[in-house]
Amino acid sequence: MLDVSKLVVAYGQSEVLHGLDLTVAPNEIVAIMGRNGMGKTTLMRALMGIIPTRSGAVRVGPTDITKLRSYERVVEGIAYVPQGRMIFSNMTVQENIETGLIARGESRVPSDLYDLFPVLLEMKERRGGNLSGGQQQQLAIARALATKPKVLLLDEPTEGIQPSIIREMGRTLKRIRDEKGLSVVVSEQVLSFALDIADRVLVIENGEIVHENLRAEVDEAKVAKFLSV
Ligand SMILES: Nc1ncnc2c1ncn2[C@@H]1O[C@H](COP(=O)(O)OP(=O)(O)OP(=O)(O)O)[C@@H](O)[C@H]1O
Repeated sequence: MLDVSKLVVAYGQSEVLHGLDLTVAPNEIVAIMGRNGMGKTTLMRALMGIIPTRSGAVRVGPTDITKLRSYERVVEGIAYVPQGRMIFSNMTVQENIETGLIARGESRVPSDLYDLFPVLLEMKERRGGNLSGGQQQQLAIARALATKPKVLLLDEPTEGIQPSIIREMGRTLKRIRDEKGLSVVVSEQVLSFALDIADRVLVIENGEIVHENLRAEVDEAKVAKFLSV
């Protein structure tokens, strides 16, 4: 569903991704693990068209999105939950979700979104800024899902979130994968979370995938070593 081929991304003279290849199937969760500064956020931002691609190609299904602008990529079925969530603090929960509907030309929040995140239904009139970190993360995921994506990108979703909410988020992401058949790419530094949700675990180091394993075959000690400073 998501097919990234020889992706090169640079900030001015400084090349961060050096020809990265990545394929994610429908109904698959891939965790990209790596220490700070290894290129996870750069990959996500490049896939969303927020920063330009120097060379290489990105496809969603059969569609080449490499040259598309961010909003056009959303229409083609790629959605993004940025690091730090970036919800709109002064807008209500419902209004935040509605911003995701615009891409599809719809105006009503589908009820299955609130089924996935019942707490958001309870709080739909509350301002986003008044939600807890975990609730804001759920809101950011709901807003992304409102665009009806085929591919969902999440950048370090567990950052600053308490363990019980992290476990709940893991359950929800697996449910989203299974019920909606999504391809999910999640960048992570927390190995336990990655092992909980991922079908495949990749390690990125200095802008390159240096290690890859199916979940069942992951050598935890080896991955942990990549993550330790
Ligand atoms: N706007 C920018 N201009 C120049 N260099 C940048 C910019 N943003 C990131 N970088 C550099 O690109 C490299 C990759 O950063 P990136 O944010 O993608 O890493 P990351 O793996 O997401 O790390 P983190 O977990 O800290 O978010 C780093 O060396 C970083 O300093």
